[in-house]
Amino acid sequence: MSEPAARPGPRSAALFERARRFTPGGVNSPARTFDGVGGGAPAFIDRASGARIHDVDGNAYVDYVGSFGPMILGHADPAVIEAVQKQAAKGLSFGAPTGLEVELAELICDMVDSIESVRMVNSGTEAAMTAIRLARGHTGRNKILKFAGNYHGHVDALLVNAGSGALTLGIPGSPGVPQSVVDDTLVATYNDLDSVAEAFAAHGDEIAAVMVEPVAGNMNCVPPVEGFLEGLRALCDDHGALLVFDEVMTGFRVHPACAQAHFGVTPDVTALGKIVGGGMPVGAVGASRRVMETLAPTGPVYQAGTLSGHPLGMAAGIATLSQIRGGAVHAAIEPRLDALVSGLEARARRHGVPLTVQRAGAMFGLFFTDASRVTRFDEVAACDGAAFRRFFHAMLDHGVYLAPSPFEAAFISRAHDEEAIEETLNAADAAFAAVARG
Ligand SMILES: Cc1ncc(COP(=O)(O)O)c(C=O)c1O
Ligand SMILES: NCC(=O)CCC(=O)O
Repeated sequence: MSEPAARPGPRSAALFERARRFTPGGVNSPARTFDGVGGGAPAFIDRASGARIHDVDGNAYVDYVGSFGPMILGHADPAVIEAVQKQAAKGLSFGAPTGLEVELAELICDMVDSIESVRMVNSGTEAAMTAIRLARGHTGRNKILKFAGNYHGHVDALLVNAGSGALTLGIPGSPGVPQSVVDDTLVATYNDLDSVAEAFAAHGDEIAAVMVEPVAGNMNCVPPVEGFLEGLRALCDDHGALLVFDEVMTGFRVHPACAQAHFGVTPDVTALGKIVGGGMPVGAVGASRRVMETLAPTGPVYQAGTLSGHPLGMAAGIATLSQIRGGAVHAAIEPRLDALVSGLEARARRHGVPLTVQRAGAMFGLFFTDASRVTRFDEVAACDGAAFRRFFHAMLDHGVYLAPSPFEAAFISRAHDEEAIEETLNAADAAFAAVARG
């Protein structure tokens, strides 16, 4: 067999040249750019199957991006593809209700304890946007408290100290968002209850909601410290604010019943995305029936969407969640992630590279640091960015695809079998050696 082309390769490079001419930065979402890892052409993808994605130059990669989270079953899962193909043959969109929307709503309400009623939208951003409008409309208050390094999509009011691409590219607040729109946004420190208590002490009766990623996944992977989510719940209860979990990333990934089940803390409102659409553009907002009926047409808070509840998205979501529901997907993933994490730690040690791995359910993150635990944003920011960049490129060269940023969580799927893990660890051995060489 011939050696693979240099990665990404000449076809990706040519597509990138064309893309840059017609699209800002050549990408349709900044999280895909390689600007945070030294620039250059990203791999342009041709197809994906199971644990692997294949680029246009014929390179295969074991994939830990998983479309930034949705692909927990692995790419091109046969049941999901079949459901979408069958539905596509019936017509794409109707602007009138379908049984598929009912079926997915019933599945979500059945799987997630805090959700009795759900509204489908088209992305995680829309879910977050709807969640805060709902919270404001329901409480009659305006202020939203969020956390530095958390990301809730590109919602104007939440695009302050945001994680993900904004963090990777050093954009703390976005031009185009008027100051007046963020005057009601309060920013606290993730995993620091005192910072939240201070905000409540100053603005207690003005805060409509606390918006939090229950596991912070847009500043690498930072699980909540003991008592943090419980403390948020108590502060919200004491002050009449709603607790909103942004489970766009963690929903159905950290646990089959979402992070709220894993940590045993019940939010008032949940934003969903990614896995709920099985790889199609779907988001959802869920809560108690009483809170949800604040939305039009039962209530006065307006929210709408031409393509909301899209039949293809609903079909993919149903085919995905119905496989997750019994717990078998997570049960299959756990020992694989155990093997991956212990294998990575052992190889980093062998090469003398300081590494800490953090995980929650089927997501994880690598921190190039001496610290044994990373819980705060400033500790994430203090990790060795140069080491990450070297590691990222060496992994890519050895056929493993990671997100091109030290601030993105990594995602494993049911399709990551022993062979994929072995391949990843072999690549990591070479990559840690490259990091150690400096
Ligand atoms: C926690 C979280 N919330 C919201 C979003 C926004 O979702 P989307 O990109 O689908 O708009 C994302 C990811 O993008 C996310 O990780
Ligand atoms: N953690 C990053 C994301 O979840 C979103 C990716 C994107 O904005 O393209």
